[in-house]
Amino acid sequence: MDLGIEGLTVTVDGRHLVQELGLTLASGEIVGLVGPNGSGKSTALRCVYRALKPSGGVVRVGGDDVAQMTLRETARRVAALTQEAQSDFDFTVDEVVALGRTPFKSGNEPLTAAERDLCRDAMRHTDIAHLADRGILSLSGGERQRVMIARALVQEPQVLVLDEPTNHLDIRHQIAVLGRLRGSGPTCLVVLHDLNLAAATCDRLVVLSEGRAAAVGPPADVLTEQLIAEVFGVDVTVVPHPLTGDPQVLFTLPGVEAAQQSVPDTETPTEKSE
Ligand SMILES: Nc1ncnc2c1ncn2[C@@H]1O[C@H](COP(=O)(O)OP(=O)(O)OP(=O)(O)O)[C@@H](O)[C@H]1O
Repeated sequence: MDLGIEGLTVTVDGRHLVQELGLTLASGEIVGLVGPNGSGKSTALRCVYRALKPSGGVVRVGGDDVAQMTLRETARRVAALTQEAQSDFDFTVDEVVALGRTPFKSGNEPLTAAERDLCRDAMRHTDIAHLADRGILSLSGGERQRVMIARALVQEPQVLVLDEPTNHLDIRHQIAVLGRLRGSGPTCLVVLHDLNLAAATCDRLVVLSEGRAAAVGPPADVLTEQLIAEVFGVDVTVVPHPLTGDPQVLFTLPGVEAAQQSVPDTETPTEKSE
């Protein structure tokens, strides 16, 4: 299902947090939102999953304006992994994942056998099956993040919006979660801070700068040394990934000089000792 963002503007106290953002995601496309802290990424995403009403513009899911839909109708199409979705109640992991089915249930209607299978599959894919009976509040940050991802997956969304899904995840789980996004089917709009992960995952990237799209396009077109210097204010080296060709952003810490090329020592240990 396609996702359309037209002229999205969020203004708070006269300050434009997002300004005239326009973007169309084709069905199944994965688009990454990247940009410096405070550039408006989460604010734009919040308008898509309706935690925030924009000051201007329209968000369309499958051609329908979300502002004209009930929240339940939206939740049947759009699932969100948000920064703020943390529970105050110590539900079990099983219960939290099952909450993903809420938009499809009425009252206390129990899960069907197919829905229980769906939950089990999502828990297996996110490597949390062994945590099923644990209270959510007792989990580590990465474990809890994976529970929230499983909950979004069992919603079987046609559009998935994810705000920093790799937050707290170790490299194995980062790769597993983003790899699953690539093979899973829903249209995805995902905020990522790690530009290399964004390049590996996304069909296109949108670079936000002060609420505006500074660049939009395939990662190899967008992630240039010049653009990263302009938008993020850092000097980096961009090289193609040796296997995939995706752009990889390399950096050095301030004050660290490039390594001197070492002069090969032609003497053998035997020669040295003689
Ligand atoms: N309700 C609000 N009232 C005033 N300012 C806000 C509000 N919500 C967000 N902002 C400001 O809007 C700007 C954009 O915030 P947003 O969270 O969208 O940035 P972001 O690009 O997601 O940043 P980060 O990379 O740090 O997560 C920030 O300067 C933030 O302080």
